[in-house]
Amino acid sequence: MSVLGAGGVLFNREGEVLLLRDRQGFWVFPKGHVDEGENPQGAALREVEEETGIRGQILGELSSTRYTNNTGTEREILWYLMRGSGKVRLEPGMNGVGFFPPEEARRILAFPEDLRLLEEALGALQRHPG
Ligand SMILES: Nc1ncnc2c1ncn2[C@@H]1O[C@H](COP(=O)(O)OP(=O)(O)OP(=O)(O)OP(=O)(O)OP(=O)(O)OP(=O)(O)OC[C@H]2O[C@@H](n3cnc4c(N)ncnc43)[C@H](O)[C@@H]2O)[C@@H](O)[C@H]1O
Ligand SMILES: [Mg+2]
Repeated sequence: MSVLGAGGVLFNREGEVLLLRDRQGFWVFPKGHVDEGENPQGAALREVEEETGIRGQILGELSSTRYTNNTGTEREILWYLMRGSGKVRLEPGMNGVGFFPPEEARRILAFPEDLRLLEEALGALQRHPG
């Protein structure tokens, strides 16, 4: 049994992607647990805003990722392609947040699943001009 989460790969108008540096110092996409009675899209938008201050808009669905986290819990995360803008806000406990050009995101993202997800999201973004 894996613990479900939802999150966003969010781009601004400049084509930069929103990343979060978590408690362990890993650069990841913002995400969190899906609460009981909450739909995954709503959870993804809520978590992105809580963790980064950015209010997103969902453009489409991406592939999910699966991994075992640092405490041994199996996770399945549902991801959404998002657009959004504004000033980022660092959530207490997190180590960084910001918009990054794709080239830099490729260098700093910590996990292979997330690198694959970035490439998928960049491809999908091309189908959403403007
Ligand atoms: N692709 C990958 N492959 C391999 N490993 C990966 C990976 N991605 C990540 N990892 C590894 O997996 C790790 C991430 O695991 P997690 O992906 O399962 O994500 P978590 O943060 O657990 O949850 P969330 O899905 O984001 O949900 P939500 O945002 O709703 O968070 P919530 O639980 O509601 O509340 P909270 O307050 O934020 O609590 C979240 C956790 O933090 C503690 N915690 C809370 N306050 C703390 C504090 N002051 N000081 C210290 N610790 C504190 C708490 O005890 C609790 O365990 C990475 O670091 C990598 O090592
Ligand atoms: Mg989280």
